[in-house]
Amino acid sequence: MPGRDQELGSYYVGVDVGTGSVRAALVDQRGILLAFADQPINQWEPQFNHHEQSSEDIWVACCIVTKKVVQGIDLNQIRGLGFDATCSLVVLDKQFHPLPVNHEGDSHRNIIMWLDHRAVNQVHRINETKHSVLQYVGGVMSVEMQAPKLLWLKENLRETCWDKAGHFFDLPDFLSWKATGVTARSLCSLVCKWTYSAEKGWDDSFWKMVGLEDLVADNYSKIGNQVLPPGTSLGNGLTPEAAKDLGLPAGIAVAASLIDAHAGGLGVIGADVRGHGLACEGQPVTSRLAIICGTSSCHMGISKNPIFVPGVWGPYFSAMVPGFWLNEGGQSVTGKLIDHMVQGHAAFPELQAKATARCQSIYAYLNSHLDLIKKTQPVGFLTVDLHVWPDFHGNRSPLADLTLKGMVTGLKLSQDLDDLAILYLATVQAIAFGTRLIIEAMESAGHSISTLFLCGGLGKNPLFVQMHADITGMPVVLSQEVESVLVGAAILGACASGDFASVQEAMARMSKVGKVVFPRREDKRVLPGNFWELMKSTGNWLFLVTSDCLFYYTCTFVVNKLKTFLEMRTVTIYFKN
Ligand SMILES: Nc1ncnc2c1ncn2[C@@H]1O[C@H](COP(=O)(O)OP(=O)(O)O)[C@@H](O)[C@H]1O
Ligand SMILES: O=C(CO)[C@H](O)[C@H](O)COP(=O)(O)O
Repeated sequence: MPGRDQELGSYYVGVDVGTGSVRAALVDQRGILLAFADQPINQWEPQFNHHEQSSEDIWVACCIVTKKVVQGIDLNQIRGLGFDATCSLVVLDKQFHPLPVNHEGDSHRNIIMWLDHRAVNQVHRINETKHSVLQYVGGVMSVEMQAPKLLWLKENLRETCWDKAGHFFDLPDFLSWKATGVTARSLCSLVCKWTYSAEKGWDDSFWKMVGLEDLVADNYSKIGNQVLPPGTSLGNGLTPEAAKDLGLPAGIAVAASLIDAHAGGLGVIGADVRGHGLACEGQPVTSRLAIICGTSSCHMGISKNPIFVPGVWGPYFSAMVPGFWLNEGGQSVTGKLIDHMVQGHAAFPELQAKATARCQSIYAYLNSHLDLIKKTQPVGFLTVDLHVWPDFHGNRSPLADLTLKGMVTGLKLSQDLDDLAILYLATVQAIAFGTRLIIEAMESAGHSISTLFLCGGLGKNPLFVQMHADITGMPVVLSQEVESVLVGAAILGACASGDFASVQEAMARMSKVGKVVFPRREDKRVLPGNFWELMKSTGNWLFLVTSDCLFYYTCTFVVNKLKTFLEMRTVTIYFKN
C-alpha cells in the first residue's frame, strides 16, 4: 500500500455519494487520503425534469468502492465510517423495500433526485402559505427540498407509493440506516431539507397547512422522530450484514451523516491557514466561505448568530459546524452546465479526438487552447462579445427562482473549436459571476467574507478556480487533498469513533491548505462574460423582449429591480448604446 503510514495506526473510511458517482477513501488522522476509489451511478430521466436513482444501486456502489479502499490493510486499524450524499429523497415501504417514485411502477427507481423539478406546482402552493418555517430556507422553499416532493408523491402516486410508504429518508440518512439499522436522522438533512428546527423540532402547523398532516399523525415516524447531530455514533455501529457487504469489521463506529456539500464544508473550512498571506488568518472562521463545486455549486458560510439572507438557504443552526448557523447559497447546475455546453457543441467530437491524442482531459485541452488563442491579452478578454446567463435549471440563489432559464448572446455562424473554447470560457465566467452575486447578497445581509475555500470536481479545473478568484476578487484556497468532501466524510467517522473530542477539533487536525490562487489584478479592467457587469460598466440601456411585452431599464434600475426583471420570461436580449 503506497504511502500508508503504519505509525499513526488509526484509519477512517469516508463514503461520498455525489450526483454522478460514489467515491470512498481511506483517511488517516492527519486527513491524508491513503486510498481512493470511485464508481459511476445510474440516473434515469423518464420525463423532462424527472430525475431518479436507485438506492439498491447506490448501496452496491458504496460496497464496491469501500472494499477497494481497504484492500490489503489490517482491518483492525479502521476506527470509524462516515457517509455523505446528495439530498435526494429515498422511499421505502414498511418492510424497508424500495417503492416506485414513477408512473411506470418501477420500484428499482425509488429515489427522487435533488435536481428533480416535478414538484413545481406543489412548491408554489407551499410558498403561498408564507408559513414561518420558510424564513429559515431563505424566504422561499426550493423545489429541490423534500416537502414539495412528498406532496407530489401523495397527489400523484397515492396507491402505488404514498399509502404503502413506511420510510422517507434523505439519501445520507438512508446510508447510515443501511449500515447500522438505526433509523435516526441527521440534524443536517432534517434542518436543511425538511424544515426541522434544531431548537424547536417539527412544526405541526406547517405540515398540516401544506396538506401533509398524515406525517404528523404518526408522530413523524416516517420522516424521522429521532434526530442526532452529524458525527454522533449510531447504535451498535456497523451491523454484521453491512460489514459483510462493505468488507469492513462489524461493530466499528458509524456516524450520523451529512449532505455532500456540508461534508465538503467540514473538509475545508477549518484548515490552519498560517503562513499563506490570507486575510482570514487570525480572523474568526466566519470570514471563510466554503464552495463545493460538482454537478452543482454550494456556498457554505457560517455565523455565530442567525443571518437571514433573502434567496439564500438557512439560517440553519448546527447543520454543518456544531454551534454555528449556516447559510447555504447555491447554483443548481455548474459542472453539469459546463458539460452540457461543451458536449452539445458541434466541435465536441473534434475536441474529444484532439484531447485523446494528447492524453489530456477535454478541460485540460480547452484550457491550453484558450491560452493559445488569447495571444497576449488576458484570457478574460476573449468573451467581450459573448455572454452566458447560467440559470439553465433555474436559479437557486440569490434569486430563488426555479423558472429561470439560460441565455447565450453573441453567437456567430462559425462553430469551430475556437468558438467552443470561448463558449466554455463564458460559461465558466458566468458561473463565477453567479458566485459573486451570492457573496454580495450574503455580505449585504451581514456576512463578512474574505477567503474562499473551494473543492469538488470543478476544483480540479484551474480555469474555473482562477475565474472565481478574479471575478470575486478573493483568494481561493484549495485543499491539500483534492477529494476534500471525502475528508469531511472521514471526519464524521473519526468523530463517531471517539478519537476526537469535537467536530471542530477533527476539522482543525484533518483539513489542510494545499494551494492558494490569488485574484489577477490585470483582469479587473474588463469583466466580460456577464450581463450584469456589462450593464454596470457601460451604463447601456438594456432592452428585453418578453413573451408578452417590451421593457427597458437602465443598468442601475435593473440591478435594483433584479427580482422583478427576472420574473419575466425572457426571449431575446439586445444591448443598445
Ligand atoms: N479533471 C477535471 N477537470 C475539469 N473538470 C472536472 C474534472 N473532473 C471533474 N470535473 C467537473 O466536475 C463535475 C463533477 O464533479 P463531482 O464533484 O464529481 O460531481 P458530483 O459530486 O455532483 O457527482 C463534472 O461535471 C465536471 O465538469
Ligand atoms: O443541495 C445540495 C446540498 O445542499 C447539493 O447541491 C446537492 O446535494 C447536489 O450536490 P452535488 O452537486 O455535489 O452532486
